Amino acid sequence: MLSLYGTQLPSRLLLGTAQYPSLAILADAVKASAASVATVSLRREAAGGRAGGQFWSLIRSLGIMVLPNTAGCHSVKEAVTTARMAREVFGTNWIKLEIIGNHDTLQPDVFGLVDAARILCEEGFAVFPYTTEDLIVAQRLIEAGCQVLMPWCAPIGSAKGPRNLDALRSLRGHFPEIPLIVDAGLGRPSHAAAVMELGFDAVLLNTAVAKAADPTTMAVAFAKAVEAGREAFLAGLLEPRDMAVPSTPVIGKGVFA
Ligand SMILES: CC(=O)[C@@H](O)[C@H](O)COP(=O)(O)O
Repeated sequence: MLSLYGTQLPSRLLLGTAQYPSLAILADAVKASAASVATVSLRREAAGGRAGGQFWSLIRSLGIMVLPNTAGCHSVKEAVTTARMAREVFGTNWIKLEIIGNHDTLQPDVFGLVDAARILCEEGFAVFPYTTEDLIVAQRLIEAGCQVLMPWCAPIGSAKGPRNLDALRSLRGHFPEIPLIVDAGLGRPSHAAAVMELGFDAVLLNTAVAKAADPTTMAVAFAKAVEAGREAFLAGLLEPRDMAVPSTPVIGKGVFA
């Protein structure tokens, strides 16, 4: 079971809820994949009118954990304000903290991220920080009170997959007790399996499912890949070796003469 801030979750797949062709397809994808958590944007809900209300009613009907996010925020003040509003609107102290530092790469502003995390943790929020693979930033986020880290593996929506597996492996090695969730940049189920094989605890993705030709089937494929990667990690992967090693015994060479 995945444990996040004391909540036990059966699935290690977390899904974003943006960009789907329709609310019905979003619902199908979440149900079929049995994802444990769905991230939601306050801006979407606060869009007001029927659309916002329909979206929120649908999410509630799915009966999964809701993780509001501060998507689109570019400053500490904006993110903290959004988080406080999200707690009121969605009735949860969980918050996915995103502070975008660069328009082109959508890279997190890790300096503002640490400051905002400290403020929100002090206010009792369970903070899920969208960060990079930087070790020092990870340490500062933990010192600020974060009990989960969510490093990107590539830019949001790029579908490039893990660009720096060594850095992710290093995060895993330095913080063995902290739940690590890869968030952003996953493009295919094999990417999810690869990071789960490193020992990551879960993945969060949106674009690769929402923009697939068949989002529901893609969501199921990701769920299977996440499970396969986790099982492989637990089974103890054979590490690559430089030299050939015979897979069948060669003792007592066959006599063919
Ligand atoms: C940080 C952020 O917003 C991500 O959670 C994003 O929603 C998912 O990234 P992908 O769309 O690349 O999966």
